[in-house]
This record gives sequence, structure tokens and C-alpha cells, in this order.
Amino acid sequence: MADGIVGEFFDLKQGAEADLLAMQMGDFYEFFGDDAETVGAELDLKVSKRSSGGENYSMAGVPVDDLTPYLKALVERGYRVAVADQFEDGGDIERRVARVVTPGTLVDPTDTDARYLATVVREGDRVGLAFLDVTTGQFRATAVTGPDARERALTELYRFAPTELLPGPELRNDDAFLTRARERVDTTLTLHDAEAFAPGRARHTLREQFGAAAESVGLDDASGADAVATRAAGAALAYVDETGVGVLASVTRIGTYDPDEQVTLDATTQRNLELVETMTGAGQSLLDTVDHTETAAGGRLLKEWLTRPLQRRGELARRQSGVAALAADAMARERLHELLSGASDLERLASRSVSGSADAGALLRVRDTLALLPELDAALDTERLRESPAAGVLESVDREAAADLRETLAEALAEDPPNTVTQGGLLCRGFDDELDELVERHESALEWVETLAEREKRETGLSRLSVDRNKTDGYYVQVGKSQADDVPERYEAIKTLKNSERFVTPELREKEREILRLEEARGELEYELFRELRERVAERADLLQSVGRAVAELDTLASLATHAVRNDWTRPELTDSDDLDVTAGRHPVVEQDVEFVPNDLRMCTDTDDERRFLVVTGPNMSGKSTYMRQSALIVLLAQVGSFVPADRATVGLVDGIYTRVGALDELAQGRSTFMVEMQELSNILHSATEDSLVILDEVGRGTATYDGISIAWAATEYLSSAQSNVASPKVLFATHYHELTGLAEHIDGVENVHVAAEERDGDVTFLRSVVDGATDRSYGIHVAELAGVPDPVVSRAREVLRRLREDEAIDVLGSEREGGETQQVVFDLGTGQFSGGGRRDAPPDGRAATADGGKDDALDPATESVLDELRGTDVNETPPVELLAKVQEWQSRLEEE
Ligand SMILES: Nc1ncnc2c1ncn2[C@@H]1O[C@H](COP(=O)(O)OP(=O)(O)OP(=O)(O)O)[C@@H](O)[C@H]1O
Repeated sequence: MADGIVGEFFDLKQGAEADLLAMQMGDFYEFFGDDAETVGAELDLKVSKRSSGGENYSMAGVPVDDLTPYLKALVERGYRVAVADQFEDGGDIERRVARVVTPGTLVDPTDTDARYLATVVREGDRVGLAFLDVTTGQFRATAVTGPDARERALTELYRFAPTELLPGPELRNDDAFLTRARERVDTTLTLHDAEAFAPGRARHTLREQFGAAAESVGLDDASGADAVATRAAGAALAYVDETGVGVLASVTRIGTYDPDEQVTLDATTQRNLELVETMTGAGQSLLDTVDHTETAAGGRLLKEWLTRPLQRRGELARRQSGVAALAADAMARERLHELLSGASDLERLASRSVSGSADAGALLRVRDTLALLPELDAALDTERLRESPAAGVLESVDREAAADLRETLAEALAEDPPNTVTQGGLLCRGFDDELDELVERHESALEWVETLAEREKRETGLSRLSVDRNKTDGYYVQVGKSQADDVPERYEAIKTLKNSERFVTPELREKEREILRLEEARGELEYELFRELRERVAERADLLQSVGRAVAELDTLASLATHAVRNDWTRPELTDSDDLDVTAGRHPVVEQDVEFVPNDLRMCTDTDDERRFLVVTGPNMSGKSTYMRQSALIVLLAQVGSFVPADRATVGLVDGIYTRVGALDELAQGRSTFMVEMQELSNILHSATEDSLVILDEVGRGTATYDGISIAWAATEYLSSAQSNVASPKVLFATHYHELTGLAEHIDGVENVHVAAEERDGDVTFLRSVVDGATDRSYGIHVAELAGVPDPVVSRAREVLRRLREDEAIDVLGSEREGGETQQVVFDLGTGQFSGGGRRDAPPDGRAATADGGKDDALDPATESVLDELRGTDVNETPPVELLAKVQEWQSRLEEE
């Protein structure tokens, strides 16, 4: 067992509840054992060995002054790092863990993204969630209830994408929940003291922090849905407090929100619509495309708006009017962008002031950003903007307090302060009398030294004399060798150099002591005064946050206006009806890169002209997915309060947008593509209401054709209210199963549209325009050709297709509701023949039935071997192109025969 210093390290580590411990030893913070190895590997630090108690231990260290960047790097990689500081107590050295820096409590991260710490608790079918960003003081809590509460909680987690997640006691062993949370969110899981989640304790913590404000947002409840939100919020605060990172005071307010006021966007949909990141990681997300914000806080808010569209008409109208007014006033918009580009992140600066990590430069940025307020007012004081919500954004700001704080900072801070806060030069003259006096004395002492050489030359008549200072000798008088013997007696030699001699005088020594004393006193007093100043700023954290948020909102509105103007977007009309009527709609991201062909979309629920469910067909690559995604994005943008990419749009507000599109990356997570597809479909069928918008892209594709068609068919019937007791949302359903276009004839509200293509002399031109009616052509072979599939395969595929078409090999003949049964005609791969109509059941041994009743007993060996292979081929597991190649090969073998 290690003893001494290493033993102390391990003892401290044991009680620290952290992944790593940095322990101060004099001028270094040291890591030992595995911690040293980890830190060495992560940060490229040198690892050495130290022996203790007869054993060798790895050891890595960083200088005390450099700890912060190392800590930050470790924490940003997901580690929780405890810091044990060294204290001197009457000569004894004692070390204790002063703070634990964790991913969710890092105050000064390198990027500007929101960094949420999330807590989640569960009581039966109620789940409470709290999200706290200590870097900005943003704090929200909510509760979701109902049988799907866990699912909805996951949706919220995905929206906030917390960097650290604290599950309450009931969820700690809920592996399914935690696994799913971590699948979607790159988060550090922390098991914090269960006691912090207890209802009484949580209520108490909240009351301590917010007083009556906790009650006013409903977080003082001992029962009901809010009780779980209260527990989550209290635990988050307690955790931040216990880590000791000292930012609690920057959490100045808490807000609750009702997820029902937002548009439900499940995790899959947020990903499928590529709102903030693309599915492949390449290309532009919606956020990348529409983001013209100037400030980090504006960027954060825009992201928040895009991932949390609203159902609240009033708020949406306010945002829309703000965007409209800014869109109409180009001059003011330009001026705003210019001013905002000089604004700093006040929310972050508030937290840094509270935690004590703000330096003089940071406070100068606070001063300069506060100074923008009158200029922003002036920029907004135009005819178009004066009365608009854009100007209204700044109304909530306490101008007087902002001006006071700005003035205090202006009076106190020196321009161009140094980066360190302990060496003076931070504050300006006239701010503090005592400091002024010290500075004056310090400077006059310095001046005395500066003019000393002149005086000495005059007095001694020595011309080769100078006065200087260095680290080892302090201040000295230097005299050239030729004159060194003529110095007066009061000169005391301290060093002989090649060409000169160095001396000090008692007077100079005295002055030097005085200068050092004054330097120290000045540094200390200045640092003290600076800390007081920083505390005054910290006390106004709420003010900085409110100015910061107002500036962010102005930035976000201006960004949306700029994008709308540059791209000819239009202000959508929002209604409470179910209508969705878009003229010349475009995809906001794709339109940036290609000559986009705009398309209309009309969906409504009027009984005489009902179009609730659109079956979208069209060739591969024609633009079906683009059309459907653009429809979803237009609705989403409308419910963000933004303009939309269209000539005209009427958008009936939806309560949720659900999508099911090709799953690209699930295989990596070890789940079958088809399983994922069905889970997602299941979620949609359970969750979508008649006010929702559903986008289904080729549902059923992941399995054998007939299974796929059957599932798609049934899902269509279900969603289109053919089953009367189920709510029917607005649905866009793209499919290659042309059989499904037949549904339009059978079910009210189901209509066909297709993306047109033109075929001339074997060449296909994609027209990209969406027109009413169905199409029965996929041009899949054409796409295969474009993709470089070898010619023989392409031409053989064409031949097979022609035969299939001629013989209507695969046909699904209707699904009349009354007693009608799906009928299939089967192309028998074994014989190359087709079986007749009529319902067929598969033979129990899975063998393909033949048209003549299965008479395959006296077959030649070649046919037998083909049949064997055919039987052994799992259609579900074989990619279509491979199947095609196999068929080709079988056929040629049979032909040879
Ligand atoms: N309206 C449009 N105007 C211009 N280009 C478009 C339009 N719609 C789609 N495109 C282009 O066509 C490409 C293919 O579109 P998309 O992926 O939507 O086709 P798809 O019909 O869904 O294909 P598949 O059936 O093979 O999945 C897109 O990458 C886009 O560049």
C-alpha cells in the first residue's frame, strides 16, 4: 500500500467521487497511478515514475498556473476532475478537495455552445427534467406525464443535448432508458447523491436559491406533476453547489416550460430533418444554412428556436412581426449587424464574473457591450421598427442599471489591461485615492531611478555610467572598465564584467526596497479593488443576463430577416385550421446548392375536398424525399416564427412533426435496420394526433416486398382513418410500391401525387415537379446505370423488368374493405413461369410453389441445384442487386440446360 504523498493522493481520490484527481504539491498539481496514465495519454503529458511503499507509481504534473487549460481539456473530454488544493495551517500542510469540475459545471468552456447539466427523475408515469447551463445561467424545468413519459423525456433530452446527465434514484437502474439516452446524446452520466433528489430537500434548495420566485413558477409543489420537476431542479442546484465550482449565484432565475406548447419533434425527427447536424456529418444543416447571427448568444438562441418550434400563436406572431419589420428595413438591419458584431457574450461573462474567472479584459467587454444599448436603440428608432416587436425586445432591459454599471466600469478600468490580474495596470487613475497615492509614489520612485544616471554622471564626472535592473542583481550602477577605479566611495562593487563593473549605493538599495514594496502594495490593492469591482458585476448577473438575452434575441430576429430577404422567403399565414397550402415551396438547404424547382403542396381537411394523406410516387432520385422534407421544414420554420421558402404559405399549426426516413447509421449500433424502421413506425402510429404532420419515406422497404407492401398498406389505412376510432394526421408518404396508389380510390382524403420525369429514347429526365396523380415507373434501372452498375447487369435487368411488366408478375389486386383479399400472382424463379391469380399460401417448407402444382420430383441435377440455392436464399437478407445477379446466373444455368 502506498504511503506518504501517494497514499494521501489515493485517500483523497477515494472520497472525491471523480474520475481523476489533481492534487497540489507546491507549485504543481500532480496526478498519480492510473490517473497519471490517463492524463498523460489524453493531454500528451510526460509520465514519470515515483516509488512509494516499495512500489512504483506513475506520476504526471502540471504547473499551478497552467491547471485551468488542462482541466478544461479533460472536462471537455467528459472526465470529472477533482482538484485538491494545498492549505497551510500554522506551518502544517493540509490538502483537501476544494472543487470537482465536471462536464456540466465547467464555467468557461472553449466553445460557445450551450452546455446543459440535466437531471431526470421519475415517479410512475411522471418524469421530471431540469436543464441548467451554468455558463449562461439558463435554467429550465419541466414535467412530462402519461404512459409515454419516458419517450417524451428522451425527446427533451435530445433537444437540450446535455453534456452531463444525473439520473434520479429511480432511473439509475433503468438500463433501457439510460442506454437510449446515451445513444442519442453524447453525455457524461453521473450518479449523484440520491438525497439531493428527495422532494423536501429539493424544495428547500429551490427556495434558498430563488425565494418566492420558485413558488411563482409553480416549483413549490409537494404533489402533482410539478413535484417531479421540483425534484429535478433542486437536485441540479444541489449538485452545482456541491461541486464547489462557485457559480451558483449566476443562476438568477428559473423557468418552467410546458412541452405541450412546443411542437413535438422526437429524437429521430430532429435528426432526420437535419436541424442542427446532418445525418452523415457532411454538408449543411438547417441551422448552418439560416444562421447569420453575429453573436455567440444569438447563435445559441437560434439553435434553441429551431429545435423547439412552438404552438403558441401569440409568440409566433410576435417573432414574425419582428422578422417582417427587420426584413423591410435594410438600412437598420445592416446597422444592427454592424453593432451586434461588437457585442460580447454577456450571459457567459455574468457566469465568469460570479465564478471569479473574469479578468479585466472580460469586464471591459461587459462595459463595451452595455455601451451598445443606446446605439441599438438609435438603430431601431426608425419608422418601420419603432413600434415593432424587434424594438420591443430591448424594452425589458433596465436601462438605468445598465448605464450605471457601464459607467462604473468605465471609471474603473484601464484601457489595454494586462492578461494577469495580479500585476497591476488594471485600473485607471482617479478610481481610488489610496491606489492613486501608491501609484504616484511608485512612479516617482521609478522616476528617481530613471534620472539617477544623469545625476550620478553630473556628480561624479564619470561619462561611461548607466543605471539598470535585472533579475539577479536588482538595480545597479554600471561603470565602464576604464572609469571603474574612479567611482566614489559610497559605490559598493557587486559584479565585475568583461568591460564594466557593477555597483550599488545605499541610496539605490533603499530605493529598490521601496520600489519593491510599492510594487507589491500596488498589485495587491489593485487586485483587491479589481475583485470588488468584479463582485459588483457579479451582483448584477441578472442584469447582464437580461441584456445578453435581449441582444441575442435581436440578433436571432435580424438573422432570420436577413436570410428571408436574401432568399426570397415569405411570411407564412398561421391558422388554427388543418390546412397546409404552399405555393412554390422550396427546400431551405437544397435551394442553396442547386437550381431548385419549386413545388406546391396542398393539404386540407374540408370534407368535400379532403386531402389529408398524399401518396408520393416517382422515380428514384426524382426528389420525393426532398419534397417531403421541404414540406416538414416549411411547417417547422413557420412554427419557429420565421419566414419560409415559398412564394406563399398558409400553415395550420401542428402539434408534432414525425418522420420515418431511411435509417443510415443504426446498423453501427447493432440494431437491424428493419427493426429500427418498425420501432419508429410504431412510435408514430402511437403518438401522432390529428393535428400532427407525418412524413413517411418508403416504409416497409427494409423487408421482403410483400411484407413491406402489407405493412405500408395497413399503416396507410390506419393513419388515413379508414379505421374510424384512430386520429388521422396529415401524412406525406413516399413509396415505390405503386400498388399503394390504389388506396386513393378506396379511402377518402388519400390522394396521389408524383414527381414527374420524362423518358425519351431511353433517357430519363427528372423534371422535379410534383403533380397530381400516380406514376407507375421507378426508373430504378436507370439509376443503377447512372451509378455504374455493369452493362450486362443493367441490360439483363431491363429484360427481366420487361417480362415482369408484360406478365404483371407482381401485382397486388386491390384491398376492398368488404371481404376483399389481397391477391398475388407470383413469378416463380425456379421455372421462370407465373402462377395464376388467387390467394396462395406459402408451402410450409418455404419452397416456391410452381404453376403446375409443385411437380418437381423428376428434375435434372442442374435445375435441382438451382432450386436448392433458391430455397437457401433468404430474400430478407439479400440486397436487391445481388438477388438480381443471382437470378441472372440461375437463368443462364437453366438456359444452358
Ligand atoms: N425540386 C427540386 N429542384 C431541384 N433539385 C431537386 C429537387 N428535388 C430534388 N432535387 C435533387 O434531386 C436529388 C434527389 O432527390 P431525392 O433524394 O429527394 O430523391 P428521391 O426521389 O427521394 O430518391 P429515392 O427514391 O432514390 O430515395 C437531390 O439530392 C436534389 O439535389
